[in-house]
Amino acid sequence: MTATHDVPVDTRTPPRSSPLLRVRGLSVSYAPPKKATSLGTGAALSDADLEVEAGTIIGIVGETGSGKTTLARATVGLVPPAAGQIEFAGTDIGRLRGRALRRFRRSGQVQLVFQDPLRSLDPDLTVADLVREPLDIAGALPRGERVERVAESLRMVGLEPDGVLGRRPRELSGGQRQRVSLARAISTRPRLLICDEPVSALDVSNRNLVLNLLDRLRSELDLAIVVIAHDLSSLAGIADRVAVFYRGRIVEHGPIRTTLERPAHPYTALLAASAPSLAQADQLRPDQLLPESGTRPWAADSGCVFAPRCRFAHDACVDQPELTPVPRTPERQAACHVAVSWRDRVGAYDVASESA
Ligand SMILES: Nc1ncnc2c1ncn2[C@@H]1O[C@H](COP(=O)(O)OP(=O)(O)OP(=O)(O)O)[C@@H](O)[C@H]1O
Repeated sequence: MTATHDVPVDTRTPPRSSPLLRVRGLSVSYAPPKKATSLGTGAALSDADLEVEAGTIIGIVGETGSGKTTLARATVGLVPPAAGQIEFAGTDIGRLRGRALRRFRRSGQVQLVFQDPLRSLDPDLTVADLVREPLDIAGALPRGERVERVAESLRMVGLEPDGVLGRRPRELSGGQRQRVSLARAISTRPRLLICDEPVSALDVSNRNLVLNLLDRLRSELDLAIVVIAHDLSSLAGIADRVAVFYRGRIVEHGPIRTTLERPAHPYTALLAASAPSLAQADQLRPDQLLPESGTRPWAADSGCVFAPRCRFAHDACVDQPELTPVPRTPERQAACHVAVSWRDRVGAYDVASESA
């Protein structure tokens, strides 16, 4: 059982070299251990490692149900870890309980932005109230200064305060609503912002506007930002690094440019091949990465989480691979027994199918 720690959060700035957020071996389970979920293990997230530094953006990508939101919820203390650590500014927040956990959540040092502001913003509150509320909860500033902080936060997200302060969420456009959500999130001047699908409900122009805004805010406020997305293309322009989730596990992690150009894990390659706008070193097609139609190369119901959908699964995949450095690129990691080397077999398959 996890120990109860009623300790204050360390608000001192960690040395620049150490990450602001360090997640180690994090597992989260919603179901009781004996009641297996679709993952087969009862875990929504298994053994996740992640680090985020101030002033950087990390993208989290993966299909629905892969554990992205669970990571976000655990990081703000909304769900307790079953195992592992979530260290924020040197404090293991996964072990905070009671008053200490409430104090951490109210401090506004870590803020969440959700996909759908119509659902996440109280419809009865005005923009002025919505953006001021986190400041009231945190008791972060003398009351007299909160009005000015609200106006400053709205300007930072490109909204003129006089035009929106008295409006309610339904009286704003979708793009304006998402910017109000961001203004609300940055009003406490957080150190870490977690954005869960922040642009998926927006049209293309608002999508770019919000992504550019996140890019600007990380420099202006020295924010660490985690952006959760379904698709790689919305991350490609702004994230420094990317972590690819598949069925509750991080299967690949590394700098975004090299990871997307030349994925080491077949699942990342499949995601990249399904996003034609991304530049890829070898322009693979999805059909070169999926099992040949009519075949089911992986019959076992255990082993590597991706094996049932992997064209390259073989005997070694009965064991779930660990996330380990990719050969010749140690800043990248992949959890795959045939990391990178599967590429040699893409050509072999193509030749085989051409000559058939
Ligand atoms: N409150 C909950 N109770 C029980 N199971 C849950 C709960 N929330 C999520 N899960 C399960 O945990 C797993 C991971 O869910 P999670 O929401 O983290 O995925 P996700 O990658 O964020 O998906 P999406 O992209 O659809 O938001 C899924 O199998 C999901 O059904």
